[in-house]
Amino acid sequence: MIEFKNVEKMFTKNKGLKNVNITINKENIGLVGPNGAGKTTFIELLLGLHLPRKGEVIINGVKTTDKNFNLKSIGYISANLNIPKKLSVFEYVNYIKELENNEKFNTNIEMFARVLSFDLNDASSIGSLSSGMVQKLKIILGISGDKDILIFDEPTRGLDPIAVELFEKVMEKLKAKDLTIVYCSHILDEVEKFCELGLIIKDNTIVKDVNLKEHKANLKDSFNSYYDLKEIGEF
Ligand SMILES: Nc1ncnc2c1ncn2[C@@H]1O[C@H](COP(=O)(O)OP(=O)(O)OP(=O)(O)O)[C@@H](O)[C@H]1O
Repeated sequence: MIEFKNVEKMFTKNKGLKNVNITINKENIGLVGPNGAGKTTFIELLLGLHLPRKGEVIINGVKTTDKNFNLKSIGYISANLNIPKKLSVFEYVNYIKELENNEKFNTNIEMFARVLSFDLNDASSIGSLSSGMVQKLKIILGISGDKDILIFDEPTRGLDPIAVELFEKVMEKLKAKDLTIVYCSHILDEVEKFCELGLIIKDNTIVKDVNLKEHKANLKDSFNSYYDLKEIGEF
């Protein structure tokens, strides 16, 4: 369970996140919003990578400021290359396997690697992989094992169309499980497909939640209504 209680983390007067109150429990929540709105900040707060200046973030009953807070129950597919570029795929995969120390994780990564045509024994350095291959690696490692919270930050960025289709099939299966999923993407179709609730973040806070169970088209309409559209002039 993810709880944000009156959370504020502003980097400057106008940048960051504030006034966030939400509880997410065994639901699939989509995070959408314009560039710079505060979506990644939301994710980094729930991972404890940022600590709130005000309020508290509580994950499965433990505050992110607590010394007992750990990320074991959370699978995270980040939007950025936050993995060591110099390690080979093989070295990195084995490093993560040791950290996870979990048989289910080991069998899951083999299976997802087969599905996504990814070689876990590749001796190439991670820095030499294409961005799509890095993305596949992050997905395989992020969703495997016994996580009860999964965080996706623009997971399909750089994936080829077949990999996107396969990823969508995996998401459908994850959706059927008893998990808490936070899915952040600029691709509203994905959010509509995978999530029950869409949160629109704008100007550093959640401005609207949109029920996606029945009225899927709501998300695009709501998103547009919060966007300050400008005419393209002559050029
Ligand atoms: N460590 C930081 N120091 C200073 N400002 C930051 C920091 N991290 C984020 N910001 C600022 O906070 C605001 C929110 O950033 P965030 O990355 O959460 O946006 P986002 O909604 O994920 O955007 P995008 O869709 O472009 O990825 C931005 O204006 C960003 O420049």
